[in-house]
Amino acid sequence: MVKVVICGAAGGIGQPLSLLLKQSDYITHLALYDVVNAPGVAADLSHINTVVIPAGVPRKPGMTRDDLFKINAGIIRDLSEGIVKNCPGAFILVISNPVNSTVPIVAEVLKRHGAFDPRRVFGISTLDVVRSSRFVYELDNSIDPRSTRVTVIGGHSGVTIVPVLSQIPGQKFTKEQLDLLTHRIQYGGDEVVKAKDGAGSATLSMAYAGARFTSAILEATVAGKTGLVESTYVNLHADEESTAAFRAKTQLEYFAQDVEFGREGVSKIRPLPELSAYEQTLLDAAIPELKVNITKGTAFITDASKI
Ligand SMILES: NC(=O)C1=CN([C@@H]2O[C@H](COP(=O)(O)OP(=O)(O)OC[C@H]3O[C@@H](n4cnc5c(N)ncnc54)[C@H](O)[C@@H]3O)[C@@H](O)[C@H]2O)C=CC1
Ligand SMILES: O=C([O-])CC(=O)C(=O)O
Repeated sequence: MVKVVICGAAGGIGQPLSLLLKQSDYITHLALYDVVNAPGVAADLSHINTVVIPAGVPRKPGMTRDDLFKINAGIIRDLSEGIVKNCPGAFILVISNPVNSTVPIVAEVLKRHGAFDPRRVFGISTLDVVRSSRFVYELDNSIDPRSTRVTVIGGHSGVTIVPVLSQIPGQKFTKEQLDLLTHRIQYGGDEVVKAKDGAGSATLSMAYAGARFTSAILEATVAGKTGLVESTYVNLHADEESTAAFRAKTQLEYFAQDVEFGREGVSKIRPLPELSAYEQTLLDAAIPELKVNITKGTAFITDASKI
C-alpha cells in the first residue's frame, strides 16, 4: 500500500499535480486535502508514504518569494505538526515558497518532536532545472531539452539559483549569452508572475516538475530503483560524509545540489560539480542570501523574536 497525500490540493498546482500523480504506477491511494482537511485534523492519514505540499499563497507582481513568508511560514508549520502526528516517517516534498525557508521550518518542527530524518525532507527546485534546459534549447536548438539535464545548485529564489551551464557537454556560451541565460533562469518565476498579472505564479510547469520529482522519489523509495538523480534543496546532514567540507567552508546547513535517491530518500549528495569562474561568482553571491533565508525559517520555530 503506497499512500501519497497532497496538501493544498485544491489549488493551482495541486489540481494538475494530482491528475499527473493519478497516473503513477506506484501510488495505490492518493489523498487530496485542502485547508480544513490538513493532516492535523484528518483521521485516515496513517501509513502515508509521501506528503507533497503546495499549500499556501502564490506571489503577485512586485512581490519576492520572501514576501510570502508571512503567510506561508505558519501554514507550513501547522502542516508539519500534522505530519508529525499522523505520519512522522513520511517523505516530505515541499513546493510552497519561499522554499529556502519553508524547508528549514519543516525540519525544525520535526526536530522538536524527535522525528527529523534529513534524508526524508526535500524542497522541490526541479522547476529551475526544467527551465534551464528549456532556455538553453531556445538559445541553441541543437541541445535536446529532454536529454540535457542542467545541474542547478544553491536555492530556489533569485540569486540563490545557480545554474551550472558549464557542465553542458560541448557548450560554448559567450559572456553575453551566459548573462542572459542565468538571468532568465534565476528570474523565470518572476516572468510568469508578471505575465499572469495577479492570477498567481507558475502552475502547470510546477505540476509537471512536482510530478517528475515525486515520481523519482517513489521509484527509489517504493520500487527500489537506483541511480535516480535530481537537483533538490535538502538539509546537508542527509549525507554527512559527502558534505562535511562544504558545510565547514560555507557554514550552510541547506543547499540545492544533485542528489541520488535510495530506499530511505537521500542516498548520496553528489559533490559540487566543477564550477567556472563565472559560476563561482554566482555561488559567492548566493551564499549570504541563503544564510539569511535559512536562519529566518529556522528562527520561526526556534526563536520567533529573531524574525
Ligand atoms: N517550488 C516551486 O518551484 C514553486 C512553488 N510555488 C509555490 O507553491 C505554492 C502554491 O501555489 P499555487 O498552487 O499556485 O497557489 P493557489 O493559491 O492556487 O493554491 C494554494 C492552495 O493551498 C491551499 N491552502 C492554503 N492554506 C492552507 C492550509 N493551511 N492547509 C492546506 N492547504 C492550504 C489553498 O486552499 C489552495 O488550494 C505557492 O507558495 C507558490 O509560491 C509555485 C510555483 C513553483
Ligand atoms: O516564482 C514564483 O513565485 C513561483 C516559483 O517558485 C517559480 O515559478 O519558480
